[in-house]
Formats: sequence, C-alpha cells, structure tokens
Amino acid sequence: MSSTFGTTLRVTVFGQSHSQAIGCVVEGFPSGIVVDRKRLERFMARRAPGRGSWTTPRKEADLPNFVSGLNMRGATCGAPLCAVIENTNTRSGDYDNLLRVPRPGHADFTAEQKWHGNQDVPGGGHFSGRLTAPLCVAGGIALQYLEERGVHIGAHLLSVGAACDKPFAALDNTERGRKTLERQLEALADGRAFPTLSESAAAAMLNEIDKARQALDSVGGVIECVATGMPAGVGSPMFDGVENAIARAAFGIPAVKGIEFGRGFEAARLRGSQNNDPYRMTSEGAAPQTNNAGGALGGITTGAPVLFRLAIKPTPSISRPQESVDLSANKNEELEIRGRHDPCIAPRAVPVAEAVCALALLDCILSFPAEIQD
Ligand SMILES: Cc1cc2nc3c(=O)[nH]c(=O)nc-3n(C[C@H](O)[C@H](O)[C@H](O)COP(=O)(O)O)c2cc1C
Ligand SMILES: C=C(O[C@@H]1CC(C(=O)O)=C[C@@H](OP(=O)(O)O)[C@H]1O)C(=O)O
Repeated sequence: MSSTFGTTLRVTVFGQSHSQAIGCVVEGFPSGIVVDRKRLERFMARRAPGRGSWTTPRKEADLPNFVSGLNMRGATCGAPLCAVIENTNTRSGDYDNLLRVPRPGHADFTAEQKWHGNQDVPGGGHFSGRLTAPLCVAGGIALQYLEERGVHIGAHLLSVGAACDKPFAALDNTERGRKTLERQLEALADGRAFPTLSESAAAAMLNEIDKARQALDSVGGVIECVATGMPAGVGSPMFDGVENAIARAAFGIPAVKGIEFGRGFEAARLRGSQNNDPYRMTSEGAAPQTNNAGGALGGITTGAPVLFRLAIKPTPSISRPQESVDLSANKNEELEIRGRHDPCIAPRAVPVAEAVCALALLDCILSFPAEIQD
C-alpha cells in the first residue's frame, strides 16, 4: 500500500482511524512558505468531526504537530514536511462484530479479500474518512501558497439529496461572470458553518440529513469546486493533464464515486455549437467567453476557472439492519452497526475537495508549467 500521489509535490498519508496518530509527509513544497497556523486551524475545523447532529459525534481536536519540514520562522525549509495528528477519541469495541461481518458499502470486505485478517478494521482503519484530516494539512498549506500567487480555490455543497444550492457562475467567462464568481468565493470565505451559497439551501440540506438520520439511514451529495487565477498553459497530455491530476487525487477521498469537469456529463447531450467555448480578444488577450470545458482543453489550462464536481455517496455505516455474511462461519447474517457515523459525508468533504484541488494544481504548476517564450 503506498497512499502517495504527485509528481514534484509528493504527498503521503499514513495512519489508521484508531491508531495512535495519523499524518502526512509532503516532499517538494517550495521553500519559504510561512505557514499561517491560525488560518490552517480554521481550515481544518471546517472538516473536523463532532460538530452537531449532521456530523459523527466523535470529537477530535485535529491539531497538526509539525515534526519536520519547517524552520525557526515556521516556514517550509525544503526538507520533507511531516505533520502528525493524535487520535484521542477511539471506541474500537464498536467494531468487534465487523471483523467477521463486513459492512455493505465500506471497505471491510475488500480489505479482507486483500489482507486476509491482517487489516485494521476499527474506525475504518486506513480507509477511514479520518485520513482526510492530514490531506487537509498538506492541502491547507498549498492553498495558502497558491492564494499568495493569485490562485483562489473554493467549494460548496451543490446538493444533498433533493435539496440544491445555486451553482458557481463559473461557466460564464465574461467579466460579468468572473465578478459574480469572485463575490461567491468571497461569501464562502466568511467562515459559515455550513458550506452553501444560499442560506435557504443550507436549511433544506440540513433537513434532508435529519430526515435520513431519523430513518436510521444516510444521504449523499454533490460538491462543486472551482479554482480561479490559474495561468493558461499548465498541464501535460496525455496522462498529466490538470483533469488527470485532480481526478487522481479526488478519488483518494473516501466515498467519492464520480467527477465531472465544466458542463460534465451534460455536455454529452449538447451540440458542438452549444458546447464549444468561443474566443474573443479581451484586455488580457484571447480568452474563451464561456467555460463549458471547465478550464482545461487537452489537459492544459485555458486560463478560465478550473471547475469540477464530485459525487459523494451516502455514508455506508447506517443504523438500520442490513444483509451481510459471517465470513468465519460462512453463513448469511443480519448486521447491526454500532458506533458513531456521519449521516452525510458531503458537507465535511467540502474542504477536502479544496485541499486535493490545491495539491493537484500546485503539483501541475511545479511539474508541467507553460514553456517560457524566447
Ligand atoms: C470526511 C469523511 C467522513 C466519513 N465518515 C464516515 C462515517 O462516519 N462512516 C462511514 O461508514 N463512512 C464514512 N466515510 C466514508 C468511508 O470512509 C468510505 O465509504 C469507505 O472507506 C469506503 O471507501 P469508498 O466509499 O471510497 O469505496 C467518510 C468519508 C469522508 C471523506
Ligand atoms: C473521526 C472521523 O470520522 C470517522 C470516519 C469513519 C469512516 O469509516 O470513514 C468512521 C467513524 O469513526 P469512529 O467509529 O471511530 O467514530 C467516524 O467518526 C473523522 O473524519 O475525523
């Protein structure tokens, strides 16, 4: 198992949900990034567990301890960066029956097929959503670095169950569209507890989550993420394009089942005349006026916002009885899951989408920039 991604910026995530600690090792950060700890903590808090009835009740401080990679000024020093987060609130007994009886929808069954009893099941082991905390440490630093260079990344919940938020204005690449998108990103940066653009959407989504929880069930959602300010010419065909890099990192987030860029799957129902993004000359040079492509053509950035959506499945661990099997007795068994679980994963995965977007784009900038013109 490697749990590593990236070309120049290489991120490794380690630990299990109930091991002593979890963490990350990042190689390839440019030196001299002064890490704003307060800002990083605010970012981590948006993902943290234990924040009310729409999250798992497991409470964790989720404070990273940097054991290497920073100098006396708290800036990246060029050496590999290692951050460790303690696991302090584990209740492994909740998982006793799951060693024999795999949860439908979680990775218990596939881990057993691969490691034949040696896997660490409690808390979801290395498959746990908890491993996205160190991903947010690495991504939170990448976000700070990119922001200083004019690349702004933000995400929100586009839907939970049947409840929908308004979309980002990122398909319109005119000055008007860009201004609206800028305002939307500013609004999301105000520290709101629930990540939607509209307040009424937040209320409707919380209601969907509550209905699912009360029915001893869970619900899925869609996250929309955008990066503005990406220069044109970044990324490399065929396998190191920005879409490749983002998709690879995004599928590392547990519970992600789909990704689409720009118009995405809807483009398959359009005519070329509707889906092509026409170019016009602007004060900053040639630019597409619409952004159905989602900021990339041929894997290379167009200069328009990089836009993608993630499908997040409903939480596999639900409270109602389910059909499973006892793998040691080779018989069918009805499974009842104990323990503490998110009734909906999507809200907590919003900052994680921003984190992987920042890491993937920074890696593309460092590894596959536009060539310098003579
Ligand atoms: C932030 C976050 C929180 C999660 N919380 C839970 C949870 O409480 N219970 C659960 O069963 N799965 C939870 N998951 C999802 C599982 O970890 C995931 O479905 C499982 O590892 C199988 O991986 P897959 O769905 O990607 O195939 C969470 C995922 C994330 C990203
Ligand atoms: C602790 C977190 O979420 C955990 C993710 C998770 C899973 O299976 O993914 C299962 C639960 O673990 P436990 O049974 O130990 O409470 C969640 O609480 C976190 O994300 O930080």
